Parts: sequence; structure tokens; C-alpha cells
Amino acid sequence: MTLRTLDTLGSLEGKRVIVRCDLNVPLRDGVIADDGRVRASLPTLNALINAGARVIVCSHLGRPNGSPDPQYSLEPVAQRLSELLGKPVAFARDTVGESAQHAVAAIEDGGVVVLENLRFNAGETAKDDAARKSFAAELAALGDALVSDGFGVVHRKQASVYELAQLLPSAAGLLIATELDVLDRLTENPERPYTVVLGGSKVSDKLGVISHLLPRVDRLLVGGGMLFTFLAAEGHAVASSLLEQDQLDTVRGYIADARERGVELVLPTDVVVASGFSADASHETVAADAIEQSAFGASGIGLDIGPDSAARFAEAIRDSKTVFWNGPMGVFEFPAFASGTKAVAQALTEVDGLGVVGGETPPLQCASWDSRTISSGTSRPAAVPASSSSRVRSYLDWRSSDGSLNEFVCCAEQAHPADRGELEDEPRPPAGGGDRAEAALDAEGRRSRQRIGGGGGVPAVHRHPLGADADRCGQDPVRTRLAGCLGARFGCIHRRGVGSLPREAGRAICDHRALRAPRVPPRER
Ligand SMILES: Nc1ncnc2c1ncn2[C@@H]1O[C@H](COP(=O)(O)OP(=O)(O)OP(=O)(O)O)[C@@H](O)[C@H]1O
Ligand SMILES: O=C(O)[C@H](O)COP(=O)(O)O
Repeated sequence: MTLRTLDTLGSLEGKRVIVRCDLNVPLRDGVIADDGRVRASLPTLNALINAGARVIVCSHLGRPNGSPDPQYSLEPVAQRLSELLGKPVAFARDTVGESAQHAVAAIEDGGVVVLENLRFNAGETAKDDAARKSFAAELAALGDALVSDGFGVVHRKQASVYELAQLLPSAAGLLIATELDVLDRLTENPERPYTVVLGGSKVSDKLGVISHLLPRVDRLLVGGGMLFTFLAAEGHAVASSLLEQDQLDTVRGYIADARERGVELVLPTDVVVASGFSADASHETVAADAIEQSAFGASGIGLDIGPDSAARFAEAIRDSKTVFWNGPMGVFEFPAFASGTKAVAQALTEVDGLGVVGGETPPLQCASWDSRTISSGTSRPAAVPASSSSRVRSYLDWRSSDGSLNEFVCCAEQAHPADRGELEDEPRPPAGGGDRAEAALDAEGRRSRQRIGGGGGVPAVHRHPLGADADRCGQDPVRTRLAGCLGARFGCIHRRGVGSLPREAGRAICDHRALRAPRVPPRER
């Protein structure tokens, strides 16, 4: 399968190329809290600039309601882009109106203009096909070609993503090519041993990933809130720990499947059980099959994997050549329950091979992190892009279907995959540890957050109730996924929930290049 890459567009000199980026950065008081997504867009933009194209950058930012809203303006992003590119970048005060038309008409070869937020136009996210088509036609009038490079948004059936790709010659950008390449490395002949580490709270979200990866992996390590559904499936009492009753049978099926396939399923042998769900709850470590025997009895809540388990997990990770990690091992937002997650993060930096971190709430970013405790001990660091489990699942679903990668990145010639319901997340209740941890932290007044822009605030803040999420995105609630993406910093970490402290933690790791992917030449697919 060949991905339509930039070179398929032919000579771009003097051509007006619209680049659909995902510049949905976190903003705090109008200031970009993390410019990872802007940086991630640079390779494609530079390639187009060097090719003499007239570059028209468009993106959404946050979820305005289809009309201009200054707090979601892309202007700060245009400024940052200008700094990073080291050249002037024009900014159009609308998306397809007079300002945009003038700005586009004025670009010189190799010049760049950023259009105002796509979602200031109701047509971008409209549920009505005709409305989206009509807005896409207005966008198309501005350009000669489209480059789709916003990995975090390629699954959205929105005008600039889907309809526009059908109106203009289109190709995937370098960011998408790189992200797909790393995902490919997780699925096509991964170096062995291959270990997948799953945690977090959304068992149902990750099950799809498990079912795809079980035939491929050597080891599956399960921690986080989801471990209790596994323990319960094996017949252990889990007191008041997070448990998805309705997933018990499915999980039993996976356990049996893993055994049959010879996949080493590693469940924690000890668990940190707390008296309640709060940062300062009393807690003790107990055997994983004796959770109800903790001092807290049936009201105990497992909030982290225990030290023995953390050591075993770390050993298994270090001993692997390919590691995919999605979801924290415990309620890492509370320092007392962050040890398991830290141990896994540290071990990942020591992998001599490919390490990929995924997740909407990259545990490397938690505010309670002491970044100095994590550093790369190797000269051949692990790699790492990141995606939410749902994004990975979408990709894996897609891989196993007969759909083309061009459809996956919405350079569609045929039906969009979303039409077949394959790209969106399943709905799920806005529950889970993250939300509870959020609430608890907020209640304590320990962190204040504000969600402005997609990556803004902290993870749970982005978790709109499904109806609202669907509504704002102009999509069928049944298909609406909770956000997540392969957004990238250094081509890597998705930082949805980034505040100042988390950012520092992640940065420390990136600065050590501990989690940076080795350069992978895009392959033929
Ligand atoms: N034992 C636990 N009990 C309750 N919540 C937990 C537990 N362990 C981890 N969590 C919570 O899981 C949350 C993250 O779960 P989630 O499934 O969203 O992971 P993620 O990596 O962000 O997922 P995605 O890949 O979908 O983006 C964290 O906020 C953490 O507090
Ligand atoms: O942050 C993201 O996940 C992407 O930018 C998509 O944003 P959305 O969830 O608002 O469509």
C-alpha cells in the first residue's frame, strides 16, 4: 500500500498548497503552554517552503461553536510559527473571507500564511454534508493542492479534512508519514521481545488494542485501573477498585487467548490499596490476590501497582526490543500513587530498541513528577511518538481492514473510513480515575486549570460529556471519540494534558532524547 506522499504532488513551485495541520495547542492566558504541535508541523512546512510552494496553513484550535471567538484565535500560533521557521508568517483574520483571500494572493513563492481557526466557520464541523462541502469549496478556492498533516484530526469527518481532500490533489505530510511509520513498526515485524504495557482507566478503550496486538506481542503487562478487571476475571476480589463488570467475559477471553498463543500475560502480584480516592489517603501494599484483606477491607481502592510488580514490569520492559506503553500504572496524579508509573517510564528510557508511549494523559507529564528521577541511562535511547489507545486502535482496525492508508489519512478517493464507523472511538461514560483524580485535585485547590484549546488544561478537562463532544464536533455521538492523537513533539509525545510542570517533566526526558525515535525513512506501504 503506497501512501500518497508529498512527492506525488509533483513540482510545487509557485503552487498554493493548503496544509491541514493540527495546531491545537494548549494556551494559557493567550500564551502557548506547549508548542510541540507547532514544532511537529515544521518538517512538512519547511519541505514545502524549500520546494517554493506558497504555503497556506490551516488548523482548528479548541472547540469554538462555529463562529469567531478570540480566545481560540490562531494568531499566537502564527507568531510562534514565524519564530520557529525564522521567517515572517502572515496571519489572515478570517479563514476564507476577504482577509484570507488577500493574504493568500499576497504570498510569494516559499512564503507562509496562517488562516484563522477553521472552526470559526460552522461549515467545518457541520453535521450536514452539504454545509461541509460548501465550506470545503471555499477553502479549495484558496489553494491548488492539499497536504494533510494533522494526525490528531485525520479521523474527523470535517470539511478541511475530508471534503477538501476530495476537491484538491492531496497527499499526506511528513508528520503523518512518520507517525504511520512508527505505528507500522509496532505491527509489522517488530523486533523481539515485543512488550505491550497497558494501564489507565479505560479498559474498554484498550481492549481493541489488546485484541489486535495479542497475535503479535510476546508479553502483555497490565497495570492501572484496568488491572482490576483482569484480576476479577481471574476470580480475585478487588474491593472498591475500578472494575468494568461488563468487560469481564471479554477479558477472560483475552486471558485464554494469551495463554493459547503463548503470550506472557503479566499481571501485578502486589497492589497499593488506599482508604479512599484522594492524594493523602492512607494506603498499604498487599498481594494482588488479597486486596480485600487490606486494612481497608471492602472499601479499599487499588491505586497503584506495588513495588514488586513495578520491578517485574521494569525488568520485562528493559529486556524488550520493542515496547508500546499506553496508560499509567496508577493514579499518577497523586504522588503517593505514582511509583509504578515512574518505574515503567524509567525502564522505557532504558530500552535498547523502539519504545512508544501513547495516551491522552501521557504519564510522563504528571504534575507530581520529579523529572530528575527519570533520565536516560543509555546511549541508544528508546523512541517514541504517542497516540491515544483509541487512535492506535483505529489504526490497527484500519490495518486489518482492506482500506487504504490514503483513506486512513483522509486523502480519500473512495468512501471515508468514518462512513464505515471504523475510525471513531466507541462512546464511553466520562468516568475513570482521571476524572476522579482531576476532581480531587481541583477540590484541594492544588492545581488550577483552564481548558483553552485542545491541548489545554489537563486531560480530564477535555473529556466533555459525550453529547457535548459530539455536538461540538458536528458528529454523531455514537461515533464521537474522546480526543487523542499522535500529536507530536520532536515527532513524538502527544501532550494533551500539559501544564507547566508536566511540560517540564516531558521536556527533561525529550532533552535527554530518552524517548526519541530513531529516524525512520518512510517506507513503501
Ligand atoms: N488504579 C487506578 N484506579 C483509578 N484510576 C486509575 C488507576 N490507575 C490509573 N488510573 C487513572 O487512569 C487515568 C488515565 O487513564 P486513560 O485510560 O485515560 O489513559 P490514557 O493513556 O490517557 O488513555 P488514552 O490512550 O485513551 O489516551 C489517569 O488519570 C489515572 O489517574
Ligand atoms: O487534540 C486533538 O485530539 C485534536 O486536535 C483533535 O481535536 P478535537 O478532539 O477537538 O477534534
